[in-house]
Amino acid sequence: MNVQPAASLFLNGRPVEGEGDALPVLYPYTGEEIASLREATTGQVAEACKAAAAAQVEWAALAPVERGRVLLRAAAIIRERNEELSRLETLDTGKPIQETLVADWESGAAALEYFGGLAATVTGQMIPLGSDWAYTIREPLGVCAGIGAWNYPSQIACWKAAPALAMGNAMVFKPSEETPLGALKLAEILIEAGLPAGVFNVVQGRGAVGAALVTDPHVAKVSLTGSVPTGRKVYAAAAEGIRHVTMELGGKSPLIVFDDANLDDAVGAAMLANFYSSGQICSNGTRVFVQSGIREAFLDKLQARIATIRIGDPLDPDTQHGPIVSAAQAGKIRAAIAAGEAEGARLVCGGPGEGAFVPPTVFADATDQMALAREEIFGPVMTTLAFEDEDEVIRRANATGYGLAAGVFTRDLARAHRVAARVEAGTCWINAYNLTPVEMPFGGVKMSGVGRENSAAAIEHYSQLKTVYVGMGSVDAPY
Ligand SMILES: NC(=O)C1=CN([C@@H]2O[C@H](COP(=O)(O)OP(=O)(O)OC[C@H]3O[C@@H](n4cnc5c(N)ncnc54)[C@H](O)[C@@H]3O)[C@@H](O)[C@H]2O)C=CC1
Repeated sequence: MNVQPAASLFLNGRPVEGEGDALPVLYPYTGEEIASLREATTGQVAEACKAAAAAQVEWAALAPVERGRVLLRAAAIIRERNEELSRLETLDTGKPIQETLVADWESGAAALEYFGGLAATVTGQMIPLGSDWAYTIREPLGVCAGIGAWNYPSQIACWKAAPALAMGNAMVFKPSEETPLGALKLAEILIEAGLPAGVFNVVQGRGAVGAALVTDPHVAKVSLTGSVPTGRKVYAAAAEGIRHVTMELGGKSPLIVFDDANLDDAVGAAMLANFYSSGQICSNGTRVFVQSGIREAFLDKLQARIATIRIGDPLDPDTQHGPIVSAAQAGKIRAAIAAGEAEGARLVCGGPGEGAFVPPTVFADATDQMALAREEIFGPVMTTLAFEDEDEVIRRANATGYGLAAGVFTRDLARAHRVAARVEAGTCWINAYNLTPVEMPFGGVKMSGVGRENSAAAIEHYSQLKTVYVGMGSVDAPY
């Protein structure tokens, strides 16, 4: 299998070879090298930012409806090529093709459609001030840097590019070094859709390339999807230049199942919240609090359904659970599983697995103090915890530095809304989990991040307000 792109980078409207270190791309299922890329040098990062700054001026001068049209055309191209793009996404990430066909580029296309349509609706305010008045203009920020994680590489690129470009910004995007291929496709598609050269650029590389991008003098805003430790570094580096930031970071989200819940739905949601994409999802509900009355029934149903999960070749359309993105990541997940067993939690099913695979794994009889219940594992590992009542579970659910998401399953509507109001999370699902339609804001509180992606809220994070005061009378100076 060979999916070598025309070149490693995309600078100023065309593929350009990287001149930095080698960046091999491995297919997680086989470990085979499917493409061999090179990192960008610091000079190439600077070149990308310079090209973006130059292109941004003309792009911002277009009528918003014209910018929107380019994004809408790109969305249509993605939809036409969804099969081919999804196959590439599967090769890049190892995720099952039955997932990438519906969840990755599809979600990216939805973002391009949403922000393409929204572009022309963004207006300012008129503020009456007696005889004088003021008005506001929403202006682009300039050059935005996007830095992605490896779990949803193409979706992340689209979620960042769509609102940025809709508002008249240019972007330099650095995908994760684990999954560099999708962003290059997005760059090609945007050009085909009519985007002027230089408005969307792709650089490749590891953390040092990301660091060079964040501190480039042309960059006005940084949007990162990544872990909390990286977020801390990137936020600090961005602060040096008083740059705007969006931080989409990790989590250890609670999923609370009360004993009046529809048990089948709650079990299904807990599985989606822990095993989809082999558990490599930031908002996963990895602490599943189950009220004590239904604890055994919940675990029995869960085990029965996990036994039917089809694990294997990600390109086989029947496969439901694929490999972990890299051997290093699989090693970290195995270490977390071993630590859970050593801490005394009961392994209900799954375990370390072998090679690239970690099977769906469930722990029971865990306590809040165990690392299992405190640290983000970013793999298919569910920790179930028993609870007795609502106040107790809210207190325990909130006893974490993270605050990305939460879920509650109950048939009692008043309780559902009470819990949603009290959990410290950017998103709370009631009788659902992990659904992130583009119409809805998404992002974290506490250590899980700042800013919001998707929805009209994202517009504020890719623009700034200018206020214009209009004096209508003579100037009354006391001198
Ligand atoms: N909140 C959200 O929307 C999401 C959050 N995540 C989080 O991402 C993490 C997993 O992704 P990883 O790729 O392992 O994260 P990571 O933090 O290791 O890397 C993220 C990106 O930052 C870059 N980077 C690393 N050091 C940098 C530096 N000093 N300056 C600039 N860029 C730097 C990396 O090259 C990569 O592109 C998890 O913690 C997960 O929860 C993942 C998906 C969605």
